[in-house]
Amino acid sequence: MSASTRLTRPALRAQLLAARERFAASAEVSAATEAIARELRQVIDRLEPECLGLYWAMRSEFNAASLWIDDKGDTTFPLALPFARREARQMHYRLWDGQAPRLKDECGIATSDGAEVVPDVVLVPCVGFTASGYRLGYGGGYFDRWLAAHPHVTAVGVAWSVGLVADADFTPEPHDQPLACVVTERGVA
Ligand SMILES: Nc1nc2c(c(=O)[nH]1)N(C=O)[C@@H](CNc1ccc(C(=O)N[C@@H](CCC(=O)O)C(=O)O)cc1)CN2
Ligand SMILES: Nc1ncnc2c1ncn2[C@@H]1O[C@H](COP(=O)(O)OP(=O)(O)OP(=O)(O)O)[C@@H](O)[C@H]1O
Repeated sequence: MSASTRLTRPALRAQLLAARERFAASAEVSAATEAIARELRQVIDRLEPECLGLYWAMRSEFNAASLWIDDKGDTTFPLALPFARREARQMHYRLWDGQAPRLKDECGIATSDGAEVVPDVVLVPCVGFTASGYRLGYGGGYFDRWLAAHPHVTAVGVAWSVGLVADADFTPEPHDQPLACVVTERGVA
């Protein structure tokens, strides 16, 4: 796509969300779920987090927290889930014991009632991503704000490969926080 036909962020977001819904409803998603889980485990093993920030899926995201739910004690580091506040458009992480969440945050996403923590590695769900690690989310700016306030945290994007956007089709803005890498069912980009 040439610069003159580049989509606005809302239009690109809508297009990517539609493609993701189609992918999640396709026969491919089951093998892709196994593959992304395998890739993510490898990346996390290599990063050796002291505390890992996950997320509970909304819409057709891969559910990163499902990898650790009812973890049978192999995980040596604490886990945490985001708690998003709607009005302030801010989020923080809360320790999570790996049990099925009973609480929802102000955005209606399953979360934890544990103590507030700052993970050193976080998994960041993407609606879209570029090869250079820029991310498009739902447009709330929650992760950008949290990452700007915690610049030493390693941010690992998580997306289905249908979320890949050519660098030429995405103009990063000053507030966009680049990810260390993006994990998809096709590997690590
Ligand atoms: N799983 C997950 N958790 C996350 C994010 C994310 O992208 N994925 N966020 C990344 O920023 C923050 C929350 N961002 C949100 C952005 C938009 C809406 C939203 O549009 N909500 C709709 C209802 C959604 C639905 O139920 O399908 C609404 O309020 O009308 C919700 C949360 C923090 N937690
Ligand atoms: N560090 C920040 N401080 C203040 N506002 C910010 C910051 N980062 C992002 N924003 C604001 O948040 C809004 C949404 O940004 P953007 O479109 O990049 O969201 P997104 O990354 O898609 O959303 P999300 O992280 O919630 O999935 C923008 O209007 C932007 O100005």
